[in-house]
Amino acid sequence: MPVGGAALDLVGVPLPDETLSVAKQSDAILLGAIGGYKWDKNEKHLKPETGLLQLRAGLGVFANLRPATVLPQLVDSSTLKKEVAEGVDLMVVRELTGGIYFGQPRGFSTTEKGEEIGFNTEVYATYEIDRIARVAFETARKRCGKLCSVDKANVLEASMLWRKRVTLMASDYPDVELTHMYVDNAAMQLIRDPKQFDTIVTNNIFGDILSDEASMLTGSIGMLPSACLGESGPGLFEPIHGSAPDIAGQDKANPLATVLSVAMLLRYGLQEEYAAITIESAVLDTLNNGFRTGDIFSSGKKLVGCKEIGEEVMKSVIKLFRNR
Ligand SMILES: NC(=O)C1=CN([C@@H]2O[C@H](COP(=O)(O)OP(=O)(O)OC[C@H]3O[C@@H](n4cnc5c(N)ncnc54)[C@H](O)[C@@H]3O)[C@@H](O)[C@H]2O)C=CC1
Ligand SMILES: CC(C)CC(=O)C(=O)O
Ligand SMILES: [Mg+2]
Repeated sequence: MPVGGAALDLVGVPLPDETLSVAKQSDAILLGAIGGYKWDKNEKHLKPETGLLQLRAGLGVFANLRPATVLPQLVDSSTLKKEVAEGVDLMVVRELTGGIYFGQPRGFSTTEKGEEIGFNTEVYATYEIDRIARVAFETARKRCGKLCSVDKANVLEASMLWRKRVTLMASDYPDVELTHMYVDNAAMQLIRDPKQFDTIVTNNIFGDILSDEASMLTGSIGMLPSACLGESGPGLFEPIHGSAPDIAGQDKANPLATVLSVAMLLRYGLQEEYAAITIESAVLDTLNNGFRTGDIFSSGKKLVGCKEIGEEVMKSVIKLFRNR
């Protein structure tokens, strides 16, 4: 179903009603990244990005799970020193349908002096914080039991409420060790000592930024999948990267973030754990066999394009299914 630029070109809106309605009736949704130069100057309501935000809101997928795992095969692809990147395995739990990307009021205006202003509002209600905090505590409980809540509670009222509600919920999870960190420090700590983190919970904008940052620990943003989940209804599964317009049409893009999003779709959306593991194993197989797109290339490996690495993953999937 078309969304973003494709939908704008076809029917003039970034999220056609039919796309949302088919998505709602589906068991799970796989989303290709949206956006591109062609639509960058469109008015806000006619931007591809608006279509994506409408889709997330329309599906009520408030919890965005963004795992960042440094695979042993890719330690040398990280821009960080081996001893810093090796063994990193963290999960960013990002609030996805609230905060400054959705808050009212927002818009453009002019001051009394005739100067243009643009404004947005960071706003969170307790129910929005509570539901994402619960997902984060449950996630941390199933992982290493460590949860770091990232906010800017030294400055922002919305963050002060965030910290208060997350702290309150900690009493329901005595087995989870809760810490708090300001986002500026978190951005620094992610590069200084990323292994101190297990599960991070944070708001929409901080999660957007920190997960792109975390992706570079793993070698490339082209490796990171995500799951967007709601209380009920289908989940939306997407790579964390955008449409990479700077390399579009050149067969250079790394498809593994999307392939791994399919694995998350199978695991969280369709409860098909075996199929999810098979896809993840096929990705590891492909990397073990030395295939690399340019973004994760290191010396001694085989440089291939998007299409070829995809075919290698497919071959491994077929082999793994045959041998089961
Ligand atoms: N969820 C989504 O659909 C998202 C869409 N966007 C949209 O994407 C467009 C481009 O935004 P950017 O800020 O440039 O972010 P981007 O994530 O598309 O690209 C950032 C950089 O990472 C590289 N990159 C991204 N994915 C890659 C992959 N799979 N393999 C290899 N390299 C990859 C790109 O070539 C670029 O240099 C914009 O229109 C933006 O609004 C941005 C982020 C998320
Ligand atoms: C394109 C934006 C709507 C969002 C974004 O950058 C993201 O979700 O990673
Ligand atoms: Mg982003």
